[in-house]
Amino acid sequence: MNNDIKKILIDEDSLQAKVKELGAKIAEDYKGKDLLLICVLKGAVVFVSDLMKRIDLPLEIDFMAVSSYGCDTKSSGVVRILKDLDKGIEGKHILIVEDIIDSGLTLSYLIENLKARGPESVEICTILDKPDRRTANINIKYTGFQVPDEFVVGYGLDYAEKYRNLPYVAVLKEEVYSE
Ligand SMILES: O=P(O)(O)OC[C@H]1O[C@H](OP(=O)(O)OP(=O)(O)O)[C@H](O)[C@@H]1O
Ligand SMILES: Nc1nc2[nH]cnc2c(=O)[nH]1
Repeated sequence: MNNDIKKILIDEDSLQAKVKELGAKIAEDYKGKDLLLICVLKGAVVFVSDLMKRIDLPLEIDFMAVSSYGCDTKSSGVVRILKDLDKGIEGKHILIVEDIIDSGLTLSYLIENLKARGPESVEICTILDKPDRRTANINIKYTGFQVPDEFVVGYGLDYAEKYRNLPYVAVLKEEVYSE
């Protein structure tokens, strides 16, 4: 185990089993539909690359990168698009893939933005859900695990851009934050 880790919340086997289960459910629900996975960079990269292999359907994938205006985002929900989709999404069934939903502000902005582009449907799939801190009302179609109100890293999630490559979801030791 990485030396900076205090405890593992979700181990690798549990993550992989859940991804397999979610992939099978998505394949069932979207059979015969034109499915486009939209991965929100950077955190969702690890999840989406595992998930897409478990969805036994023809599908496409695209990426968006978003960021806040200054330090206000967490309260205002104002989001800036740093990288937009490569193509239009008219008529497509969109599944937004996220690593974690916390306040829900990032997603509530993204959903409205994407709906305005004329897709057939827009739904959400997240591997982690932190419901205690939700301020925006979000309807999540597929959830992997609920996590407590603690800062988590691993399986794509970072602290200061590190720990994204850990194969499990974990909490860091307190001293790591003061280094
Ligand atoms: O529900 P919210 O409170 O809006 O928070 C969730 C967002 O925060 C994280 O992204 P982050 O801004 O850390 O970027 P990253 O994915 O590049 O690490 C996560 O990937 C979500 O996109
Ligand atoms: N790395 C990380 N990013 C987040 N963004 C929102 N909540 C979290 C969290 O618990 N960990």
